[in-house]
Parts: sequence; structure tokens; C-alpha cells
Amino acid sequence: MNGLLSGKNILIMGVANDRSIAWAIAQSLASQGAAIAFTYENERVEERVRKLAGTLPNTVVLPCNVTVDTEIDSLAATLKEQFGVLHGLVHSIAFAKTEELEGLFVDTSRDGFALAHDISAYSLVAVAQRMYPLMTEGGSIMTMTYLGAERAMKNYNVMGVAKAALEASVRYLANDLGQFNVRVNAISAGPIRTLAAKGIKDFNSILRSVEEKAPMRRTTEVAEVGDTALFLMSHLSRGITGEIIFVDNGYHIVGV
Ligand SMILES: NC(=O)c1ccc[n+]([C@@H]2O[C@H](COP(=O)([O-])OP(=O)(O)OC[C@H]3O[C@@H](n4cnc5c(N)ncnc54)[C@H](O)[C@@H]3O)[C@@H](O)[C@H]2O)c1
Repeated sequence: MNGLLSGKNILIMGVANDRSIAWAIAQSLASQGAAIAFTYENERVEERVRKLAGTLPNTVVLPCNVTVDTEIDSLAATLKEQFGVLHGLVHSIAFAKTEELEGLFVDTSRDGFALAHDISAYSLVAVAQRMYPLMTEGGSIMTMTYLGAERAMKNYNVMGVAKAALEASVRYLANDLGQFNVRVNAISAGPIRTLAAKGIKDFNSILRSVEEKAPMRRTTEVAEVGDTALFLMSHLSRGITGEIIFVDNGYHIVGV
């Protein structure tokens, strides 16, 4: 097959089920010929991830809980063995305690703040650190963020602060890794009903407000994010790094 990503090896982290944004990204990348390595967080999701990966050609499935450095080390070693060269990394991982995603941000606990930042922001740095040395032919790294990084949004709370750290990390990583021909960007997606979104209180009212106010008058479809990820992973975006690209049907540009 001669696609935009033929001959490219891409690591996708963050598939939990067929609603995961990472899964939509995988489908877009596979449609253009990418060979994909998937990771799963733990045994609870392993079976589901293996089943999904099995529906695409050229895939491998490996474990990686991003809070454990040794698991990221083993992942890098296995990828080096299996792929030799890596061309892309998709980071689509976040977590905060449910109780921190409602009520007031001012009530955030020390533990909850640290955990949300560890999994949702630091993990990008931890993974990029071990993967860029495998990108010997140049590479593209991307992560997933949300408007709550820039605006104080009801119930998003500590996750918004973690996303702000993630977006700043994108810029610092981009500045570091450009010299190795590695680009680092983020997609800021509009709200999409996924497992992670279930944790956010009143998610339905957020979707309704987007339908009313977004210039395109509709919510974000997961395939729209997948196709932008395809652009970011391909040579078509070779001049873009350190950028946050909104895929939200224009919602973020609208005032009252
Ligand atoms: N759904 C939305 O509305 C929306 C909007 C903008 C950004 N995002 C972001 O998109 C990304 C993907 O979320 P999603 O909506 O597809 O939900 P999802 O629940 O399908 O994906 C979240 C993933 O994070 C993984 N994860 C959590 N803790 C982990 C750990 N310790 N180690 C390894 N993996 C871990 C989970 O296994 C899961 O695969 C997240 O960063 C999320 O914040 C989501």
C-alpha cells in the first residue's frame, strides 16, 4: 500500500476501548499505511486493546503504565528490538480522581493535584525522553489537550491545570527536540463522549452548549481528531512544531 505513512512506525498510547480518541487516531494512521505499536495501561484493558489492534494490519501490543519508569524503559527497549526506528508517538493519556472533577478547584487535594499532573502531563515528558532516541530518521510526537488548559471551565478543575502543564511541556519539548528533527504538537479537541469524559460532571450540558455556540453548530467527531493526527504524523506538517491545534468546530474562537 502506498499511503502517507507507508514505512512509518508509530507508537500509540491511550487506547482503552473503541470510543477512545487514540483508537480513532489509529484507524486514520493505519488507513495511510502506518505500522502501529499499541500500549495498554493494565490487564483490565489488555484483552480489549488486543482485539482492536487485531483488526488492523501490522500491529504489536505492549504493556505500559506511564506512572512506572521501568515499564517505559522496557517499552523503549522492545520497540528498538521490534521496529529499530520509530517515526511517531501519539500520547492520548490523562487521569484525575473523579472527586476532583466536580465542585470547586480550590478544594483540590495535594494527592489529587500530583496524580493528575503525573499521569496527564509528566508522562509525556517521561515517554518522549525514552522515545526520541529511536527517532533516528526524524519524528513527530503529539498529545491530546482541551480548552480547559486556557480557560477556567466548570468541573474540569485540576485537569485544566494539568493540561496547561502539558501544553507548556509541548513547547519546551518542541524547543529541545527540534535539533533532532523531532516535532512536538498537541491537538485541542472539543468534547467527545469517551470513558475519560464520563468522569466529568454534567458532560451532556457541555455537548449541548457546543452544538449551540460552535461556528459549525456541531460537536467534534472523533474521526476529525484522527485525521488531524494523521496530518501531524505525516510530512505534510513538517513545518509545524510546538503548536496547539484546535479541532473543535471553532468553539474556542467564539465570545459571548
Ligand atoms: N473526550 C474528550 O472530550 C477530550 C477532549 C479533549 C482532550 N481529551 C484528551 O484525550 C486523551 C484521551 O482521552 P479519551 O477521551 O480518548 O478517553 P479514554 O478514557 O478512552 O483514554 C484515556 C486513556 O488514558 C489511559 N491511562 C490513564 N492512566 C494511565 C496510566 N497510568 N498509564 C497508561 N495509560 C493510562 C487509559 O488507559 C485510557 O486508554 C486524554 O488526554 C484526554 O484528556 C479528551
